Amino acid sequence: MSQDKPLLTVEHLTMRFGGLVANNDVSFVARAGEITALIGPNGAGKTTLFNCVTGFYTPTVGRLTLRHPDGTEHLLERMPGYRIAQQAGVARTFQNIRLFSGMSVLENLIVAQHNKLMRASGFAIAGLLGLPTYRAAEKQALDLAKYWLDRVKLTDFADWEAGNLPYGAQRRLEIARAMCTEPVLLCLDEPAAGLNPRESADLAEILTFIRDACNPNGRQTGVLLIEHDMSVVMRISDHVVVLDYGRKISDGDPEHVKNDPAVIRAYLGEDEDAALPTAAAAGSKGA
Ligand SMILES: Nc1ncnc2c1ncn2[C@@H]1O[C@H](COP(=O)(O)OP(=O)(O)OP(=O)(O)O)[C@@H](O)[C@H]1O
Repeated sequence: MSQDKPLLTVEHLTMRFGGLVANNDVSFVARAGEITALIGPNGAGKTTLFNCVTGFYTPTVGRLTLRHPDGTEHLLERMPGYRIAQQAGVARTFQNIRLFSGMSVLENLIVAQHNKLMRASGFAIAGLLGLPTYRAAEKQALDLAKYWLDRVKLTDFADWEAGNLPYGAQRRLEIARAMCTEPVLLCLDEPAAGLNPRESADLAEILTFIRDACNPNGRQTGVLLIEHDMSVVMRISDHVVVLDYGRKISDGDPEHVKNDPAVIRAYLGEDEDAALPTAAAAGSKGA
């Protein structure tokens, strides 16, 4: 169930790289308890926008406000990336998988909770002394890791080296790892890339679970999703924002966006009779 005030408000975001305008005056909102998809042909500016939200880039112009359920507001464009992750509660995954491939699956989920454990250990002292506060935090971290292992169907692989998992399982582990940071906003950059239809269906199920049921701590998570696979986008998104050449060209529910002539033109050129999903899945004009 979404709340009245948006979780993320993007206002007049512009990101320039020299003369190239990757995002051009983009505004939209994303809500908690909803999946907001960001789509558009290759080079439309989707990843650049993610990089602004997660602090990898500082926008040239614009405001990015993340509002927590308790009303606290974080102005992301003014925060460094590590504070966006730790304090604002934004987690992300990348187009190319970035797991700790030499660690076990379970260890990947424990390491994701490093900050929480360090705080509980009084930055090592309580941990070294084995104090109850630290032991309790350690158990909580393990419980959370097991919870998400179960949700992404990787419990039987807990001891495997992450790098040895099949590709689809690595994608699911990345999402579990991000969820172990208990984010309010989860940003996923092409999570269905390279997945077969069965794995895409599993992914869709995980993402709708994250949207609907949220964390064991009771906090709802909003999902911001970049995805070229239109079968996934149209099936699970509550809200779709379309970019083309850095500008927002459409914004609404999947049905609205699918039938928007501006979107059809952006993906297909002038042939508005062709169906969006097939061509959009290729991710680019003329692809
Ligand atoms: N660091 C950078 N320096 C210069 N140009 C960049 C930089 N990052 C992105 N761009 C350019 O900005 C534009 C938007 O790129 P971006 O990666 O955001 O698009 P995208 O919609 O995510 O594309 P794709 O679907 O292919 O991942 C492109 O023209 C790209 O070349």
